[in-house]
Amino acid sequence: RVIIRQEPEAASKYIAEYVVDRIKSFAPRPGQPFVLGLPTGSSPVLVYRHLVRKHKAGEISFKNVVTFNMDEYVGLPPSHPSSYHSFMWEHLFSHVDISPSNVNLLNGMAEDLEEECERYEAKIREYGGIELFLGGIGPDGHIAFNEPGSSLQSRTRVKTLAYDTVLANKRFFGDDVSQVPNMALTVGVQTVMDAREVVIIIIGAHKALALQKCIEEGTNHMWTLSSLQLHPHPLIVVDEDATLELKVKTVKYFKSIETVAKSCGMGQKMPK
Ligand SMILES: N[C@@H]1[C@@H](O)[C@H](O)[C@@H](COP(=O)(O)O)O[C@@H]1O
Repeated sequence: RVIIRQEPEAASKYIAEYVVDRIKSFAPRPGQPFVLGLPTGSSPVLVYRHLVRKHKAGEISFKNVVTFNMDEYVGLPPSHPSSYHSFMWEHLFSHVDISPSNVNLLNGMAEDLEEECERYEAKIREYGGIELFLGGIGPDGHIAFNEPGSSLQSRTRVKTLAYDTVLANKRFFGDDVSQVPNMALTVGVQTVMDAREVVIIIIGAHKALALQKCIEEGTNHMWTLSSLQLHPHPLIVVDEDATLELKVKTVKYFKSIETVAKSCGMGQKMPK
């Protein structure tokens, strides 16, 4: 499914409502938490803002939610302002009632990085897998840090960043390319694909080619998000700008799914 909204704000609100709805209907409790995969980047910032707002309005509790973040830079201490640890606490965790012991992030400072990746995968398995993986994409179609050419069966591992990604992320490092780490720890494509549901946010014209490659063309390791074509429950939520490279026919089709579902009174439970 692809949900199209005119503005990033409405797309983000849709996702926040969707996530809240999923957590509530799961009815998590101690011993049976809702396991949520989370991304960083500018795209999910508004989603987090909505989630925080909903938490403050008493609509959602994160007490029985366990989170696993997608990735982290190698060599940045958690306290570094550009680390994904800092990002997550700044935008979400500090503002909701999540228990710090339920927050999982890869440690890019681990002495043995491979062991750290294995530990992460094992911990996800211990929780019985991820219920819903929320993600964004890079302009080159990467999911987490699974750069073009990544195995579609990859698992959590050390990854060298593509030059495009280093350039795209220099804005978080004072626009200084030399400050961007060139390696990261990332969940694999298969780690994301193992989640029972995957929800992706794509915002902006600079992501339009990636969206087109990922949904209108074949499954291809050069556009790793295209692996979602093989997932049973994928949902991609985009703004109009991100649809610029899609065929009119594709856009109309996905819009019609939502219209038909509404007219049948199915709300979010739309036909696949
Ligand atoms: N590893 C992250 C990805 O998980 C994220 O999807 C991407 C897009 O970020 P933005 O939303 O800022 O474009 O940035 C990084 O590369």
